[in-house]
Amino acid sequence: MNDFIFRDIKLRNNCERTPCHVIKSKVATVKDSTSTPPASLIREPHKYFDQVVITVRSGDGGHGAVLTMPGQRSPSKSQGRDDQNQARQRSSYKRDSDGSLILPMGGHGGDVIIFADESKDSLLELHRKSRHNAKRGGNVDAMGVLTSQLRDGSAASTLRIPVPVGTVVKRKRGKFIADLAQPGDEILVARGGHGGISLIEMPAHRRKRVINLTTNVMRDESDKVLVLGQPGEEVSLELILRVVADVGLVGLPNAGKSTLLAAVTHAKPDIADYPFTTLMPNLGRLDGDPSLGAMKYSSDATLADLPGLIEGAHLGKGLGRNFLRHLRRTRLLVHVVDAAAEDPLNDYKTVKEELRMYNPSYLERPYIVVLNKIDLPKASVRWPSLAQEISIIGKKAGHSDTRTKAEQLSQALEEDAVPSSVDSTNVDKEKQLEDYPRPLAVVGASFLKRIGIEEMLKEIRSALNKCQSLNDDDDAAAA
Ligand SMILES: Nc1nc2c(ncn2[C@@H]2O[C@H](COP(=O)(O)OP(=O)(O)OP(=O)(O)O)[C@@H](O)[C@H]2O)c(=O)[nH]1
Ligand SMILES: [Mg+2]
Repeated sequence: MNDFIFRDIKLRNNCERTPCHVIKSKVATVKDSTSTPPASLIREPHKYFDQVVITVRSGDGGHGAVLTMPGQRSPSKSQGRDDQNQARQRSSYKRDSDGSLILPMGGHGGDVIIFADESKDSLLELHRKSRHNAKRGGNVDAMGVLTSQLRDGSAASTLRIPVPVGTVVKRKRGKFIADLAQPGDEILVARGGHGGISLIEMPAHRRKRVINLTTNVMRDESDKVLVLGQPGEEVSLELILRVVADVGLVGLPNAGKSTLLAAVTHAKPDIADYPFTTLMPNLGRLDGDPSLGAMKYSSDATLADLPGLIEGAHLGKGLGRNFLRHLRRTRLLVHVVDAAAEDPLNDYKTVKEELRMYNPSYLERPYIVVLNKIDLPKASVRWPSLAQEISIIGKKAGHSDTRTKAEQLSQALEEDAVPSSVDSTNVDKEKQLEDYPRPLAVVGASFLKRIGIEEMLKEIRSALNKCQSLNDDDDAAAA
């Protein structure tokens, strides 16, 4: 049996970890799976695009090796060229300033990082491939060379998984890990295993201390010493997408939300005269107002066109209410009402009530109402009085209330509270719509005929600027 010493041998941890935000590693892209996606995924992508459970595994650390001391005969007594090679290799072990040998360690296993990628707009791809394994680190061979050094470097490359901006990462049925709300945000979700140490086998006459075999130094069945790398970690994660947008468009199906988005941005959403044309949120970028000059050009904003909401959505009718989570990050809501419909006032109240049932704080968020389709005779006659009626429903918006709720909302997001729990337990349940703020403005428009669009944009921008100055006040107070 061989004995080993590690006095005088300094093990260089060749893979000390840097904090996750400064990890600079070779990018290993996630390969597209060629497997056929489940039929339900193809039929009903809107049920899957914003939520997925994946399993990731970081790479195992590579194994160290049992090496012979420079100048010693190899225990295998190998002859000829092999012998010469080994002697050359052994004599090349580096020494530290105090003369200790620096031995190679097994390579680190690859880490797994999830990052927010602007080019991704849904989590559907991850349903097709739900398991992601990073590579293992290289082993140290009998000559003290890391097997992967020739090709990839000592540590295995980091596996980077792209997700849409706005993805919340949680442990499966567990705690919140990260909110990847900005492009480029990233989180290390599984750390690769450390490489195994290497040992020097000493000749019998120089044995000084027999080491205890530690967890990663073991013997196999044939009594051979193994210096194992640490295993990687395996974690199951739940990814939840919450669209990042400044303005959320809400309304009944067919009200004209997608037509609005197409009229004011470059987005090309599906538009049709049947309900639930929109199944997943569409995003569009609203340019800033050039008339305000360069300094104010920052009033550009992202608009999210959501699927239509119907009465009973909170009970699962229509598309249900799950997509309402995509309003969470918006600063402003735009209620789109079909002014030519049978009972537009009731339609408006229905949508507000469904929002309240989902999350009462949505009703405290600043909002404007757009009465659409005023090109149609029925609407053109009634919209001014309708606007008057809607504009006085509720109390005048108070910023302090809004902020309190906004804080609650961000707290809920941090803790990843499910909004329905706010809904069902909150005393607000008894509140009537009248207890919530009035709209900041009510305008008439026809998105199809491009009537009233400028006025609507003026109101949207002015509302956004108000939200912005509110945030600035907050920042100043905090500083
Ligand atoms: N006359 C008239 N028709 C309009 C106007 N705006 C939209 N429409 C029509 O109303 C229908 C529904 O428009 P969409 O934009 O798809 O409505 P939506 O609110 O996105 O509907 P969902 O996606 O089902 O929720 C389409 O046939 C549009 O052409 C308008 O200003 N005037
Ligand atoms: Mg639509």
